[in-house]
Amino acid sequence: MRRKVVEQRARVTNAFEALRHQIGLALGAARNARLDAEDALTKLRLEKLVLSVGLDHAEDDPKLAEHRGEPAMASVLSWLHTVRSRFYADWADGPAQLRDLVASEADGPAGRPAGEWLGTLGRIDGTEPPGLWRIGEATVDGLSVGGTRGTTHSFDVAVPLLDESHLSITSAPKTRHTVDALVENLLMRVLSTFTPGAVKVHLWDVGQLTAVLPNFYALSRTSAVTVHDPTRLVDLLDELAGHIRRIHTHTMQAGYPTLRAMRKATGKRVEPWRIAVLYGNGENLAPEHLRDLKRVASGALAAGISLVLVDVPTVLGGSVETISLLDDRRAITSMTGSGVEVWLDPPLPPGQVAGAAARIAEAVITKQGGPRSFADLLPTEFGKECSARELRAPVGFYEGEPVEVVIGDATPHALIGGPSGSGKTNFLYALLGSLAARYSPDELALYLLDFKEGVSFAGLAPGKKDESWLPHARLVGVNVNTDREFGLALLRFLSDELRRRSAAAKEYEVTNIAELRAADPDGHWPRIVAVIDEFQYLFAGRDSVTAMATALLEDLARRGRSQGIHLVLASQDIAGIDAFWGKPAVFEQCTLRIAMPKARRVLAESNQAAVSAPRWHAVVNHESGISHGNQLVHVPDASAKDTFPVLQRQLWQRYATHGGPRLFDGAVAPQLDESPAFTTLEPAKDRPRALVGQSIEVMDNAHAVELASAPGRNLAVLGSSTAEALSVLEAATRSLARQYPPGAVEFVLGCAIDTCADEVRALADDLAALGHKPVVTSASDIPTVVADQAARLSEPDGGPRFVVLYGVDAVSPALERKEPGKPSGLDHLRTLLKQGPVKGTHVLGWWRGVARLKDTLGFGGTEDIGAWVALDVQGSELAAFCAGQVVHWSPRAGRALFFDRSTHASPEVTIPFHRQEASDA
Ligand SMILES: Nc1ncnc2c1ncn2[C@@H]1O[C@H](COP(=O)(O)OP(=O)(O)OP(=O)(O)O)[C@@H](O)[C@H]1O
Repeated sequence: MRRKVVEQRARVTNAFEALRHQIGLALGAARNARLDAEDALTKLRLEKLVLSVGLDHAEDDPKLAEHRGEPAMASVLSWLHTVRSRFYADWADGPAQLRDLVASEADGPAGRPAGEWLGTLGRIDGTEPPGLWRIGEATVDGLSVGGTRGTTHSFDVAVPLLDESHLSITSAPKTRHTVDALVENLLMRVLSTFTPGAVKVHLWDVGQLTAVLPNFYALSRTSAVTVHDPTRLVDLLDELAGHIRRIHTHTMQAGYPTLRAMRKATGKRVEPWRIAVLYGNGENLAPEHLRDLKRVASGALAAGISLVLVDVPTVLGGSVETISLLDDRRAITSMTGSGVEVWLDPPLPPGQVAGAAARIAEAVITKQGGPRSFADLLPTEFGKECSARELRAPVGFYEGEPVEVVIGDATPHALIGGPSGSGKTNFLYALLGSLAARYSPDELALYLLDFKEGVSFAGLAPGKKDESWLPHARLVGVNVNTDREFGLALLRFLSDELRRRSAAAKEYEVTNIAELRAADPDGHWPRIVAVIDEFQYLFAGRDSVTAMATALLEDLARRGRSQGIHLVLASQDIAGIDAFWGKPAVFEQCTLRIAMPKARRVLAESNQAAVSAPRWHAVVNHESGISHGNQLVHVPDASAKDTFPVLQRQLWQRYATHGGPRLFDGAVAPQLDESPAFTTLEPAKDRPRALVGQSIEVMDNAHAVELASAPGRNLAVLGSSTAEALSVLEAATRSLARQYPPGAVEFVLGCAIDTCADEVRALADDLAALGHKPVVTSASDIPTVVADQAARLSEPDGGPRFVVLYGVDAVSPALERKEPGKPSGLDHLRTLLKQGPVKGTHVLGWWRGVARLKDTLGFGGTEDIGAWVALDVQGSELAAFCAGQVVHWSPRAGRALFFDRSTHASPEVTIPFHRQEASDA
């Protein structure tokens, strides 16, 4: 038992011993670990201290005095030396490598000393831009690059810019001139690298209006440098954003992610590089500007746009390099890191910069070429283009390059504006000539209307002096300033054509003109361009013409695009734009804007390009007038003598088989004998047509009254204007006579006005010449003739008879005379009017006033006048003869109002035919 106890104690004691041993080991390890950690901490603290003063100063810096001699210090210094030499082992030839890099990436003016290039013109155009642009030089001690202390190594410092990076410069106090010199230096290197015009610089300075980089003054007169209004940063940002959008769309469509990629692949530069320099004042931009700026910065590089920001505090998207000035010579840059000071290049000699700027400016202007002529707009071969997709033609030149106008899907309609004399008509001629020379009349049809007083398009139709015409022109309307109805007629015509094309497209199950042409290759589907000069006349009254014109124009503007019907609306700026009040649809659809110099409100409100456009230039803008779409163009003189007519003759000879255009000249009265409506009249049995005047239509047509055997088929001419009344009755009678063989019709001509006797007799002679036997009666016989005609109504042989009465009201007293128990002459006339037409006897009568006609007809007799022509009569008087509707009509010379209740909803303006007067002969 006792032995057992002893054994147990020994076992416990042993276990305790073993435990004590283990604990001792653990404590020893912990102590060692702690000592190591303390050692490491000491070294780290020392390392930090050494790094704070710099390894090179560790030997003598007072901050390290108390640690010198410590073993840990020796080991830290030794470790740091090892690290540095290992790091700089690769950098031993760093400066030399940098020098080589800058030399290869910043070749020529991009990196070479100014003396070698300042004042010479750049030669790079479509190829790659230099990758780096020199700004100065840095020097480092030999030791820092693993070499010998005290020796110096210097290398060029350059920054990327075009296509690569934005630049953000931060000034130090009193260093504005250094910043200017830095920016001027950079810009001058860029401008001297490329061919003049390949780079466009935009300058904006929050604090200065004009004197931003004054040495560039000469360039600011060209498109190479634009100085922006300090209060309108938003305009500049808008313009840049617009360029980015446009370029992005263009490059993406062509299948490239960036402009640079496209340039590389095609070997062609289609856009200039753009550099926008923004000078701030160190204060934050307004939040909306900042937001726009960031948006621009993120898309700019892909569009060849680089930003140089000076004291504009912001963090930009896209790649950005920074330069921070330390004083007026030194800076640090993100290219080299904060440990290296850069000695910026000294300012370029101001006189030489100004001289170089002047040279470049001169070259830019020379590149614009001497004044280019109209002939330069024409292709070498005529009629080679196809209009299925769009119409495209140059209208002038800018800096030597042709500037095109495109009429197509994105820009279906155009608005042209400018003050009087600014060259609108000339522009139209340049455009029409350039288009007509490229597209054959099968590809392009022109409808040309000028509301101006004058005959600007008259030369495009055959004339007395020149028999040629522009074969593309289908309609030429001149002197239509008082005939707004003609504008309406054109819009109606186009609207009908739109419907016709839509129907055809539907039939072929296609949606637009390009597809329709593909589906129907034998069809005639030219693109139609309708030019309306001074179009605001269409909207000149508060009447039905304005209302209808607005509705039609809106419809055409909206739907014309897909069917190849395009509007070109020209006007004096303000008047034209004001005309759009309440019709924004038309205005908005005119995405092609052309602003002549000093034109206001044609472009977007903030777009001031037209204000500064020089004489004989135009701002062509395919982006609804937003600044980034501006293309300044010098328009050649297309209105000079022997310019357009020469082209017209060539085209006329070439396309001789295409007929001439319809010419509508509002100042010339139409001739009945030349009217197709008259010359093509054929014998008509029961529905003879009495022509009364020319209708205002796109087709050469006449208004006619059908004198069928039906109640009310009489014609009244109303008003005191003798010449026109004679014209209407003569046209009606002669046209009727043409529709009957000799002897098959009777004409009774009753003249109640002595002064018209000769004309009535002359008409009778005309009828006789056709083989008819007209009866002419004088005023005194009219009551008898009327009674006689009324009596004959009961005869069975009521053959066609026309009773033409001149000045019925002049014989009213005689007609009203009544013998007791017998009907008066007036009663007979009323019978004739009421019952005659059904029996084939029609009255064509002239009353010199509406009230006088009413007197003749008596109560309820208005039904017997089925058609009338009103001359110098106010519209308000005519309601009774127009189913009670309000008639808008103010008499005007050479025009009449025609209404036929059997065919018209409302009266229409008609043009009485010109009568051959004795004095004309
Ligand atoms: N690009 C040009 N080069 C040379 N001369 C021009 C040019 N453009 C117009 N002109 C001349 O200027 C004059 C006025 O031009 P145009 O008739 O085209 O102006 P407009 O704007 O149509 O004027 P308005 O509205 O008064 O008719 C014409 O005599 C024309 O010859």
